[in-house]
Amino acid sequence: MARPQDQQAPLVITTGEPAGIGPELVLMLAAKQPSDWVAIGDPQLLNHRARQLGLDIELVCVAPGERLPEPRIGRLAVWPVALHVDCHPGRIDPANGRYVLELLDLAVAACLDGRASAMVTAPLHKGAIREAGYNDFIGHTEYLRDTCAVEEVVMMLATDSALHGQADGRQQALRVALATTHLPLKDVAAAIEPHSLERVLRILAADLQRWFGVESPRIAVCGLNPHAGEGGHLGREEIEIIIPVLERLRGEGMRLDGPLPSDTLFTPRHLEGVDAVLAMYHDQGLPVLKYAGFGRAANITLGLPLIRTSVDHGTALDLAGTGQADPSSLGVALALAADMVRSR
Ligand SMILES: NC(=O)C1=CN([C@@H]2O[C@H](COP(=O)(O)OP(=O)(O)OC[C@H]3O[C@@H](n4cnc5c(N)ncnc54)[C@H](O)[C@@H]3O)[C@@H](O)[C@H]2O)C=CC1
Ligand SMILES: NCC(=O)COP(=O)(O)O
Repeated sequence: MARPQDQQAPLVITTGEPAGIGPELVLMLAAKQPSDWVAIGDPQLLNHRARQLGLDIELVCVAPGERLPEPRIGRLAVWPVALHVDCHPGRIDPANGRYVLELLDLAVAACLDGRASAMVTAPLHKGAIREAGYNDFIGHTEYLRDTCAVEEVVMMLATDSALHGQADGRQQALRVALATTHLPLKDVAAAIEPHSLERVLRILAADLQRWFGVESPRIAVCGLNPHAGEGGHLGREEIEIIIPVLERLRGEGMRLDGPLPSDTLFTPRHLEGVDAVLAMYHDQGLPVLKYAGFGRAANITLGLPLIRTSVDHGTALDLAGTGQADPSSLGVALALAADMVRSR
């Protein structure tokens, strides 16, 4: 369906794992501020969760591409997608794994054909996706890479204060990108290989320029091993893979520090003037980012042909249905996506 000419394509939020906190975070935002964005999810689930939390929300179902209702506090526009089976907060059911992917498929299609301007994702449960039989990918990042048929994407998380300008070295202003995403630790070293490391650095530098206005990004690159390999005595990936890639890209003019020992890289003196840190793996970089700004950070997938931002947390099954989850990171992700749309 064609979008009404006088209405800008809206941002869409996929409500994610139905048993997690995603649906209620979306409802909480709609209860606080007029929403000119659309949620994608099951209307009955949203209605039920709203009642459970005592939130007075008017749900307005619209077909994708159709005109949205006037934004108003307490009103939420929904592109409806039906659950496959009933859902209980906190209890994942692999039978709804396909549902979670249907939300993403609709959001991707709408971003690519212009019915949506960008997508923001509430968390999915990676175990539930695997248990539903989807073994080719594990998270949004990998699913979006494959669905959009691009070879490489980069996961970057940024604290709120680092989103609108240069990271200035203060602990809370931090952008952390990952050279590898969701891998068992035992597979990480083998996944650090020259071709993909080079692609990751190129995407990171290009998207820092494109989306964050950093003209000549300075990127600090972590080593993989303790003390960045201690001159080869604690691992050879730095000498054989990381240093040659960095030297090649420096030869093209890229501003790259490292590889640096990651235990000291994340200190204010080393972060000064650095626009982003590239960590080699998930738990090398993200604990620092979350220490600096959990709940006030967003996740951005760089290198896609569409804009996708997300929350800095997971499905928090322990909080689902309680009303205790904090919607701030979803707010940050939404604001960032809106900024990115404006700057496009
Ligand atoms: N973007 C996404 O789709 C993401 C999905 N996940 C998935 O979420 C699932 C659970 O992952 P965990 O490692 O347990 O991380 P988690 O972030 O769901 O929970 C970790 C802790 O943080 C708390 N927490 C999380 N979000 C919160 C919020 N908004 N307000 C207040 N407290 C909050 C939880 O209650 C829990 O104590 C996994 O399947 C994981 O793969 C994790 C991160 C991102
Ligand atoms: N910890 C970040 C994370 O797991 C992001 O996952 P996803 O956005 O790829 O689903």
